[in-house]
Amino acid sequence: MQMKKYNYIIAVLLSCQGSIYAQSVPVKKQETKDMTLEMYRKQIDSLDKTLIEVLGKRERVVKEIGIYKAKHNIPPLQAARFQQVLDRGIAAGDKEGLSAELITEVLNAVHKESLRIEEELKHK
Ligand SMILES: O=C(O)C(=O)C[C@]1(C(=O)O)C=C[C@@H](O)C=C1
Repeated sequence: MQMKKYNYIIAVLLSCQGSIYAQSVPVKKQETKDMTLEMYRKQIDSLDKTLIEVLGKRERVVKEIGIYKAKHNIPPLQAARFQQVLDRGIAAGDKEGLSAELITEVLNAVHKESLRIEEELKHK
């Protein structure tokens, strides 16, 4: 009889532990997951900031080129030079594991903006 009573108490204790465990584990897992995601997103935010700062620096150089070209009657579009920019970009991207398609799309977008800026400066 005494043994049965202890068995019952042990069984109750184990089931309580089980339920605490069952409740706390998913919450902990979720918290860890959120913290990991948060950490990765902080890295992304910081890298995006760097990316935008670099784009800003590039654009400021393009403006200087645009002023120089306007002054010396040099056309904004320099196809051979842009091809060189593309080729170098694709090679550098390849070393970073980036596809030629991505680099081409990004640099074409950047180049389009360069031409818009330089054309605007030409007609000022
Ligand atoms: O190298 C130049 O002449 C630039 O004006 C820069 C730039 C560029 O954005 O990379 C822009 C326009 C030209 O077609 C080629 C290159």
